[in-house]
Amino acid sequence: MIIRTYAERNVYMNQKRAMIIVNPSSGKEEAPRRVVEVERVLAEQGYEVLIQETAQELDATRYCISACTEAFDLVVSIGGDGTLHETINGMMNQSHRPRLGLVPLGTVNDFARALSIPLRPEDAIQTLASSKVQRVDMGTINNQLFANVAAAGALAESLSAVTSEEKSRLGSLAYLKEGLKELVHSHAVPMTIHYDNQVWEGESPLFLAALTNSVGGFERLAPEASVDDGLLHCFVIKDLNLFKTMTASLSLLFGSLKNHKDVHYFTAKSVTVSSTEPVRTNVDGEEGPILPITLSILPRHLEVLVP
Ligand SMILES: Nc1ncnc2c1ncn2[C@@H]1O[C@H](COP(=O)(O)OP(=O)(O)OP(=O)(O)O)[C@@H](O)[C@H]1O
Repeated sequence: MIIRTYAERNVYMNQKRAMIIVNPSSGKEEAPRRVVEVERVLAEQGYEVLIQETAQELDATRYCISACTEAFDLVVSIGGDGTLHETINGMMNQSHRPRLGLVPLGTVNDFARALSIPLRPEDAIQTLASSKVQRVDMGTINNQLFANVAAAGALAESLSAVTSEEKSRLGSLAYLKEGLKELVHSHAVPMTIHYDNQVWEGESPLFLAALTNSVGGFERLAPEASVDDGLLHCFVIKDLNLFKTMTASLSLLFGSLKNHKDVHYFTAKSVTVSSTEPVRTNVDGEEGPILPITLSILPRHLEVLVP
């Protein structure tokens, strides 16, 4: 037998292969220490391990693309939601998608929260030895994937402005603080939202589509969203005054935002959002494309190792 590719070699040698994609700047620089532990756990599971350290934006995507084309069995993302977002984007349009493992070292870690992956890195690492796999939905926004949330409007812009330093210091509170601060000079923008044969038109400071129950660290924002229900859970804030009275903040904490009279809530499999103004978006906590956006759902698209 002539072996030409890694994939053929793995089949021939019956060797499982795992790629660790690690952002050394995540988690107050504790990543390098965690890599050693992850490598040991994976080796114990019989994996041949390749470690790839990111140095700049989109490195994680490039590494994950090569993990797909070289038919790796597992990709482990060590870092925050930003590294995870870049990693899953390497799986876009790939016929072979490795299983995903996760060691959350960020401040918010929405995806880990939604999947009940422990937030303590030492516990999350043990999950990599689990035989339990959860299939999860991915969202698409224009030509990229997202794992958690896509948002548009003035409030979404303010979330993009939260610095890493602020996030590390304040965690989820940094988001809430920025969001509330923004209210003072926040403005609603015209939006036209098409979803499943319906249209919503009006002015809104925030449109938000969630795939999971955890958004910005608030696990009660969309309590009914499960990771494999095949739906985008969408919220349109219709009136800013509701935030000024703090009732929305309370709703955020107690999970009743969708029932608020000034919130339009719907679920859909496909949504387009456009505006006559150049409105920015935020995707999984990172700055996203300017409107218009088209969102859709890839049901049960990725397999993730869970406890
Ligand atoms: N070696 C590196 N040094 C500095 N920045 C890096 C490095 N490698 C990748 N990055 C950048 O780090 C960012 C992702 O950081 P991280 O994974 O901690 O996500 P995060 O969104 O900041 O996490 P969280 O919000 O949960 O704290 C990306 O913008 C990426 O380009």
